[in-house]
Parts: sequence; C-alpha cells; structure tokens
Amino acid sequence: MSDSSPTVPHEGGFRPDLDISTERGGPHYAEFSEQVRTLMDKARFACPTDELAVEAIAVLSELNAKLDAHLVDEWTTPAGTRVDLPARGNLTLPPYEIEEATPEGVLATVWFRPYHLGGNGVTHGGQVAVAFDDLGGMASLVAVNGVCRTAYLKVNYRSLTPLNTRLTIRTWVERREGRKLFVAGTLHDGDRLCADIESLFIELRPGQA
Ligand SMILES: CCCCCCCCCCCCCCCC(=O)SCCNC(=O)CCNC(=O)[C@H](O)C(C)(C)COP(=O)(O)OP(=O)(O)OC[C@H]1O[C@@H](n2cnc3c(N)ncnc32)[C@H](O)[C@@H]1OP(=O)(O)O
Repeated sequence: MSDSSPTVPHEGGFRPDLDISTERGGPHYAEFSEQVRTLMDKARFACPTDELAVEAIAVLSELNAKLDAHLVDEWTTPAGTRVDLPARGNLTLPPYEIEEATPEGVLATVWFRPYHLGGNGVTHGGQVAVAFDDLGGMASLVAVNGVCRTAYLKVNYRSLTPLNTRLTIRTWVERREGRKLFVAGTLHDGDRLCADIESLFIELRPGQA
C-alpha cells in the first residue's frame, strides 16, 4: 500500500503491542533480505557497462512490479518485526544482533556493510547515528515498557568506524525524569571506542504519534 492507512488497529503512531514475529514473510524472507542488502553493496561499488545497466534496469523493474502486488502497510510488513533477523529484518538499519535487552540496557553486535561507506573505506557517520537511534530507542522502550521518540541525539565520533567488522554497541538509560529518558551509548571495535552518544528520548503518552 502506498498510503499509511493501517490494516491493523493501533494507537497514535505506533502499534499497541510490538507484534513481533519470526514467521511473517515466510521461510525465505531472511534470504530475500540478505539478497537485497547484497544488491545495495553491489550498487554502491559497481560501475556497470551501459549494457549491464540496461539489463539490470529490466530485471529490477520486473521484480519491483511483482513486489508491487504484495505491498502491505507498515503495521503488517515483516521488515522491523522479524526479531530472528538482523535489525529485525529492517533493511534501512545497519544489521545488528541483540545479545541482551533488559531495563538495564541493550548490548548488541552491529556491523556496517559496504553500502554504509562514508569515505576512505570507513563507515558513514549518519549510519552510526541510525544504529544508535534504533538501539537507544530500544533501551528506552525496554526500560519503560512503552514506545519513546528521540528528542535529540548527539553523537561524538571518537575514532573511525570500520566497515565489515563486528562491533559492540551498548545503549542504556542513564537517568529518568518523568517521561524524559537520558540515554547513553557506546560503539566499540574491540577495546577501541569509535563513538558514544548523549541523547534524550521522550516516552509517548497513550495515543501520541
Ligand atoms: C527485545 C525487545 C524487542 C523489541 C522489538 C521492538 C523494538 C523497537 C525499537 C524501536 C526503536 C525505534 C527508535 C526510533 C526512534 C526515532 O527515531 S523517533 C523519530 C525521531 N524523532 C522524532 O521525530 C520526534 C519529533 N518530536 C516530537 O514528536 C516531539 O517533540 C516529542 C519528542 C515527542 C516531544 O513532544 P511532547 O511529547 O509534546 O513533549 P514536550 O512536552 O514537548 O517535552 C517533554 C519534555 O521534554 C523536553 N524536551 C522535548 N524535546 C527536547 C529537546 N529536543 N531538547 C531538550 N529537551 C526537550 C521538554 O522541554 C519537556 O521537558 P519538561 O518541561 O517536562 O522538563
């Protein structure tokens, strides 16, 4: 569906429950996601001949037309709800695997792929921020058992973040003042600190978008 009208009842901008799944999209959805991520890696680095570009346009147009017949709304799509897949199957996020998610904080392994290139062989800073935003949001959500939105997110880039390397990312609620959750986080390559954050997440009121 191209509009945002929900087919599943929800409150405000979020689901009333998380509606997580390991089956939505079918048994090959993981491989489908992986192939799409691989396509993005190739697209980032390929310099196709014009002949190959024309061939790729034909193949991709045909595939996009087939997928058009199977679009669902954001409340129903597997992307973002498949907790068995990296980053819950959400292709717009850097892939990560959760090691631990408790009210004390989130510990995950994240890796940035070739398509997350910033420049000179390392990760784009915006991609690092995306990882922190999602996992800071998750730390807030688990701490208050409710959805929160980012009010601000300051990233301190302490050293270069490599691509294609399994990195350790931690996020936790450092302090809470009513609906305000001050969330800290770190990203490490082994012992080396790549980045850390200072952020504020606001717990949404019931029905708030
Ligand atoms: C294992 C488990 C599996 C789980 C599996 C699912 C996991 C699933 C995880 C998903 C994780 C996704 C995480 C993505 C998170 C986004 O990316 S959200 C998108 C980015 N954020 C936005 O678009 C937010 C846009 N802004 C807004 O909507 C509104 O400004 C906000 C942030 C909701 C706040 O509005 P409000 O609720 O009306 O609150 P308001 O009264 O303005 O402010 C409340 C307090 O915060 C303060 N405040 C608000 N903004 C600021 C600011 N920028 N600076 C300083 N103070 C501020 C106010 O001054 C006020 O303070 P007090 O006066 O109470 O002391």
